[in-house]
Amino acid sequence: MSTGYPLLLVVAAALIDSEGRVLVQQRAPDRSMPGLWEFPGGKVEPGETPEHALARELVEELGVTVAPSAFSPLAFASEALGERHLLLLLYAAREWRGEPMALDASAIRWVNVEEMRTLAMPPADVPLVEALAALSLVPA
Ligand SMILES: Nc1nc2c([nH]c(=O)n2[C@H]2C[C@H](O)[C@@H](COP(=O)(O)OP(=O)(O)OP(=O)(O)O)O2)c(=O)[nH]1
Repeated sequence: MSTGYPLLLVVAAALIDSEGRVLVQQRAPDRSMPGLWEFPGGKVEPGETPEHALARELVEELGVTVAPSAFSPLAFASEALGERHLLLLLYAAREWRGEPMALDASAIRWVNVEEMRTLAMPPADVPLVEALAALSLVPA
């Protein structure tokens, strides 16, 4: 069945630190879904692989460098987003160069799963948080 809506391919990263916490960032007031907490990432541009797009987004948004080969697929979300259909691919990364900074977002935070469950996040992210919890990659 066709919805008639174009597919929006978005990649996002769960950066996991040595204590098992995950980095989340708060969407700026001038963006769609302002104030919500999300995984850093963004849209895949034409001609990019998902992994290269994600590496580019992490430089732009956090100032950190991750080798595209260092991303491990974790989970995905597929759902309506306004007049588009969002396909959101979530990857994990445990190694990066640089100290993450909020270059694009209002704020960044390192959180465990319990804290993540208390944050307001986009609807597509809610099952992704549970996928993270189920994989026991981060402490509950
Ligand atoms: N980066 C990121 N985007 C997410 C997440 N969950 C979710 O629904 N999205 C959506 C928000 C955006 O519509 C889209 C990502 O696009 P983008 O990062 O280029 O953001 P944007 O603000 O420029 O997008 P938009 O205003 O056009 O919606 O995916 C998430 O965890 N991380």
